[in-house]
Amino acid sequence: MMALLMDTRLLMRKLKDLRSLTPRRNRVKEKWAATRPKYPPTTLALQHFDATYSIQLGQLWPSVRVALLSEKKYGALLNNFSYDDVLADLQAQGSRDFISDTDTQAQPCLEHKSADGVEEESSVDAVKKSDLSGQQLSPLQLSLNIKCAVFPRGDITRFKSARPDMFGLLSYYLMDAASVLPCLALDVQEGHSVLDLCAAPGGKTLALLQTQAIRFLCANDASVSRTLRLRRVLHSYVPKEVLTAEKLRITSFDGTKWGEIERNTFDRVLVDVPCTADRHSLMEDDNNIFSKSRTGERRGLPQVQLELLLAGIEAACPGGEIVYSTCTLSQIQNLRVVEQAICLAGENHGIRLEVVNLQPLTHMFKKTFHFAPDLELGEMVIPHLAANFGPIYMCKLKRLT
Ligand SMILES: C[S@@+](CC[C@H](N)C(=O)[O-])C[C@H]1O[C@@H](n2cnc3c(N)ncnc32)[C@H](O)[C@@H]1O
Repeated sequence: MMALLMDTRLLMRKLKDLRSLTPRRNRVKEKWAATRPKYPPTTLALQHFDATYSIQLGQLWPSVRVALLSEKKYGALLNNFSYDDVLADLQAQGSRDFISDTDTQAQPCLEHKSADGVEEESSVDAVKKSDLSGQQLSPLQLSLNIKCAVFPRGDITRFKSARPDMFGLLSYYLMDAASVLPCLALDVQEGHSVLDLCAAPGGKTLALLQTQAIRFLCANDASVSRTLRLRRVLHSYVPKEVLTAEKLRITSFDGTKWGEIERNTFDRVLVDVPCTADRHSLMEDDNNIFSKSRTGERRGLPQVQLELLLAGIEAACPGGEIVYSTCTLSQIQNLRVVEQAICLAGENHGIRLEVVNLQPLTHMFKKTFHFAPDLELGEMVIPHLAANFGPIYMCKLKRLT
């Protein structure tokens, strides 16, 4: 019995010695496990969305929730600057360009919700009361230079990574296909000057450049590191001749201050704001806006979004058009921001705006995306298991003064 006790003690001491020799990385792992938050940001995001979207979306929420928690679907934005024409290859794999392959019954133009004759009313009331004027914008001809391949509904095949052509340019860029819609809604015309206020990492900038119609493009992003990513993306897809200082300016300014730098200038302005990025927030704990340390930043988002949209409105020229977009379902970050911006642009800057009806666009692409029904302002792609794109919200405004 005594011998057995001695053996056990010896064994315990040996184990203790062994533990002190354990490689450092294992000890770090133990510490990591002990300090792991009880509620990781992805869990907090899901709790928040369950509480808010179950009310906002009602019966739609359970199916949107399942889609958001499932693997997202990509589109391949074709690079017109690449020597390799890969559309035929992608079609042979079963995908199709959703932009040229639209619903043939759809109207090919956008309509304006006119706010004429109601100057003395608050601009939001005016916009809400207004009827469709039937006034027609030009057809989305130049936007048709933008091509984006997607696999059919229910087909979750993944695209392979793009390969460089003989000049080192990549033939397509993988992105959420619904992200192309705000670029189409912007309806860039030949010779336009365009401001992309929150441009990095550059998917939408690249889509806009595919029109090959822009006279001058200014791509801005407040984050220096993300602006570097934007530069890298552009250099991987666009020839040097297009990236000259006369045609393209890349900046890293705080977009909320843009009105102090440049007003009444651009024909088109894209305001693709930072938001709760719902899909990312549910999937990735890293860099998640729902982490406890970023609560203040998250709560401040609607104010930043409002300031960015107001700056974008000021940067547009009278007659110019602005598209506001997000990748969240949140009404507070979408509809409410646009409503307030319309009010404040009128009250503080004397700028009258009208909301452009994007329904014709949603009709064109209803084969590819699920759109939220009956939104008061703007349009929204909602995730669906059979077409797992989005969420993408977009609202288009036209400056009248
Ligand atoms: C949704 S992302 C833009 C995505 C981009 N448009 C694209 O398609 O690749 C929002 C961007 O806004 C930038 N941002 C945040 N605050 C900003 C500000 N005050 N001014 C300008 N950009 C800002 C972020 O760095 C982020 O890159």
